[in-house]
Amino acid sequence: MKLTLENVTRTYKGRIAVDDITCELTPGVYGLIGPNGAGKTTLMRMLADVLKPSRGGIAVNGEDIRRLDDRYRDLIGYLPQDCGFYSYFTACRFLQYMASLKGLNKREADIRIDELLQSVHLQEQKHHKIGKLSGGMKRRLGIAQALLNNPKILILDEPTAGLDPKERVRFRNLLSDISGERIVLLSTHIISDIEYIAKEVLLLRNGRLVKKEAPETILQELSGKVWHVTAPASELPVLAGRYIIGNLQRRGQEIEARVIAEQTPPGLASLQPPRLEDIYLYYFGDSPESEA
Ligand SMILES: Nc1ncnc2c1ncn2[C@@H]1O[C@H](COP(=O)(O)OP(=O)(O)OP(=O)(O)O)[C@@H](O)[C@H]1O
Repeated sequence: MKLTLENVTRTYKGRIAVDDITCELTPGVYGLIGPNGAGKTTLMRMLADVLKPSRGGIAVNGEDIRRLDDRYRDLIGYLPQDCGFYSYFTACRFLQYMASLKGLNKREADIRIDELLQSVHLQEQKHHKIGKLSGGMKRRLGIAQALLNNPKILILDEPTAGLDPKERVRFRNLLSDISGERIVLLSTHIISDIEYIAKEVLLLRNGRLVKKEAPETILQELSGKVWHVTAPASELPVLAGRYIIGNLQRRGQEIEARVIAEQTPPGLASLQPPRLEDIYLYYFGDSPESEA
């Protein structure tokens, strides 16, 4: 299966939100990263066919998704950023309702719902009202909903927002298990969500796709540029003025910092193996959220 984006562009009242994206996605996990307002949600909504591109098109195996229509919807699972649940439904009733919208018959839906509630660790909440679930539980219910029709293309907009570290690990494992022959595109602000599972990382800035590479390839770019620096605290303004500074800790009169620099920075500097978090810093000049 191949999902092709050709010159995909979306404007809102003349302002560009997604800018001329052309790329190809094949089975595997893709991590979509970018600062707030970069266009991630807009891009995902177009891929989920709930928003029309202003220009350009999206095709599956060469056929435009607009022409595929319902056949495309059968192929996709989508977790929106904001799920808009019916709070008076129970978790089970909600999934039954979504399953009927997706055309599953009652028998196959009931089996699938039990499997999925187990996968997202919500069996105990099966008959709880959604309004009474925690934010993380609702997110997990949203993930289950996206998987109901066993989709070949899975689009997940910040699936791990609000999940605690244990659930985040479970989610990563679930994704590794199910990714197989599917195209999975997930957006996140938490780099560790995709560090070990992404086949490729897509970096989005101001609506433009600035990078689409395997994590190892992106990391190579930073090889020899990431440093651990210990320096007098008084040097900090100079360091911050000249280099990109990541994690920073004060230790009495000294600072310890992760620094991205082409040449050896001043102070006591030792080279470090680059991590994906450094990439975020390098491209967006800011630290990503760290795992809660
Ligand atoms: N419905 C809308 N009407 C007008 N402008 C919009 C609309 N939706 C998004 N935008 C604008 O489009 C741009 C991209 O927004 P989008 O929500 O796609 O970014 P994002 O990368 O998902 O951000 P975040 O990380 O904050 O979720 C932003 O400038 C945003 O203000």
